[in-house]
Amino acid sequence: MENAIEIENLVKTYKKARGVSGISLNVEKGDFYGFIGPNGAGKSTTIRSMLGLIQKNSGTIRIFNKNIESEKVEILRNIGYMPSEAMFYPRMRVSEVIQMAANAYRMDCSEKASELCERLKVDVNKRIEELSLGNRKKISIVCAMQHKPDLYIFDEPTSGLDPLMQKEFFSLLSEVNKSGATIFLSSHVLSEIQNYCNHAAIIKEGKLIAMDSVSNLTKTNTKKVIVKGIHEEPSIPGIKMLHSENDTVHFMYQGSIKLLLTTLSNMEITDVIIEEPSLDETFMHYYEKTE
Ligand SMILES: Nc1ncnc2c1ncn2[C@@H]1O[C@H](COP(=O)(O)OP(=O)(O)OP(=O)(O)O)[C@@H](O)[C@H]1O
Repeated sequence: MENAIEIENLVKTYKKARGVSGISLNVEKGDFYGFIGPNGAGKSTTIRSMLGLIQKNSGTIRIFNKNIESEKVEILRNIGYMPSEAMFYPRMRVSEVIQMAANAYRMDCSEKASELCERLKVDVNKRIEELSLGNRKKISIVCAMQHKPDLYIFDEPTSGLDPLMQKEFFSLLSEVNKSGATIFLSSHVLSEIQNYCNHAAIIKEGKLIAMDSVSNLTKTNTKKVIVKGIHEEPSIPGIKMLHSENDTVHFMYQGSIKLLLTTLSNMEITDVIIEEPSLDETFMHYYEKTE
């Protein structure tokens, strides 16, 4: 399978701050790829480097087998990018902003733009300054999608969108993905990654800490255990205490279930619940693992 994105050993430092240090990842054509990480991890830095919007220190970035430095214009023509902040000239009307974005591609995008505005309920006659954050985000979506590119790069697209619009947005993405487009999406919303992405990379403090299919990433062999009737966790390896209240102890457990049950059966317990961790708890495991 050919790759849409190839990043090799990307390093970007800002004057005083670490940006990213040694990111390498490939995204196959047609994939729906998630990019997750805590605040300041380096998601936007990676994305801006991919688009040539900031100057990297070292490393190579190829999009559809073209080099971002030498073939930037051709690459950008085939990308729909939605930045994390939706900023436009405040006095312009929505229709003018959308037309200006289409002009940059030297394309007549009017048909697709109208369809997107209808589905996202965008009022094209309003001025930017009259719009809420969510409504400005919707204009960013239209600008990123109206020229029907082969690669869509979205940096935290859903913050500020109401649940109905989030659903419509992901329907739009699923449709273009089904017809062959590649999607690269950074997000803090783990359920979005689980529901829509095939693969994902997790970034922390400028470095990738995991990269796999989403189904593998969410399979951690860790159980969440709640035990009643005791005040302290059983003393066996693989336990990470969460909290205890009154006579109930909550902990995460990674190890032999038989050993856990044998140990608990020798304690004065009154009840036990063993469940799959939530999505947040599963990903927290990655964020904490490297500490
Ligand atoms: N223009 C800049 N000047 C100086 N430091 C910067 C700049 N942009 C980003 N950084 C630093 O680079 C690191 C990575 O930031 P980046 O914005 O890429 O993270 P992020 O994962 O997108 O975060 P968030 O989820 O909060 O948007 C942070 O330590 C940040 O402070």
